[in-house]
Amino acid sequence: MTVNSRPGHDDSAERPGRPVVLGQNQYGKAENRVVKITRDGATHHIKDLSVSVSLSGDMDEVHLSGSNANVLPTDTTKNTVYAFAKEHGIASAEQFGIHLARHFVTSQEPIHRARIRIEEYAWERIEPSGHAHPDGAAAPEHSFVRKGQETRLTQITFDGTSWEVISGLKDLVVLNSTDSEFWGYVKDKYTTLPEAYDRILATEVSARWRFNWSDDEGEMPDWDLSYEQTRRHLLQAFAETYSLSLQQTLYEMGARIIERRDEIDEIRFSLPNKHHFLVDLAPFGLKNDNEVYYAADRPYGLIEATVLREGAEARIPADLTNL
Ligand SMILES: O=c1[nH]c(=O)c2[nH]c(=O)[nH]c2[nH]1
Repeated sequence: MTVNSRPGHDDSAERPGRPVVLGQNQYGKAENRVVKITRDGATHHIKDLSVSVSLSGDMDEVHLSGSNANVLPTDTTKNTVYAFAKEHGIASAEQFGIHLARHFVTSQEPIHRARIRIEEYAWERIEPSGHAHPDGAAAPEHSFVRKGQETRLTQITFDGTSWEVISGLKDLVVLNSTDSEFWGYVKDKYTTLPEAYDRILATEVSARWRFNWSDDEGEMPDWDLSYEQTRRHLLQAFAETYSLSLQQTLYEMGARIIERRDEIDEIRFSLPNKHHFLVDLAPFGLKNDNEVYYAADRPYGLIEATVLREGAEARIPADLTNL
């Protein structure tokens, strides 16, 4: 009688000595997205990892009879990743992986081998504009842009008379580790979201901006300089806006570009809200003082809007994927 068998479903007696053997096997939790913020006064440090745990050892029985007696749940391996981020910190991906692998193999007798794979996403600080702190105070260092180039985009349309140039970018990932709140919103009987007074704000910017140059008699913008400056204003507005919602941050990014770049009349953003949820470490006797986050990939809030120069016509399509 196997452990999981039910009356009437045990046909093992009819198949003694099955000509079948279990081959290599391993199990664990893949792609645990852990973000650790270390706060050194106003200067924050970020570690952003995707950690995959794979364990193997005496695991024949769970496959052959369904006995879980040797199985440390994959859910526990996930919790261990988050708890270790708090307890031991993340000095480097290698150090963190070594800690985890040693823990699983030395704490669980049936586990003989642990393979920890880690991808690390690198972040750079957003350079302050210098205008944000006229009193000379140091700019707070809690704003980051993910390393790795965004994709620059452009679309040119000419009907024989006039030109339309819409440029933009996608896949520009930014994060503020503080200066973001979200509260005071509508609550109905389905609302469970707790109000947030200090949260991470992160998004992957997709933006398109329309140039007001439409006539080749007129002086052409310096396209490369315009791109560089527009990107810079976008990043600095993200970094320097104390945000009460991603919608407000979006508007400030657009407004800064319309105000500072005369060649642009319209800009549209599509901003996925890349949610970072504080991990509940209380079950492990640990306090999570806004340090360890679970970076969720989906579902995500999606905030989209156009910001225009007063009097300009809105011509960028609502759905940027059509562009
Ligand atoms: O900045 C935000 N805007 C929202 O509209 C929203 N909705 C939500 O659940 N979280 C957030 N965050």
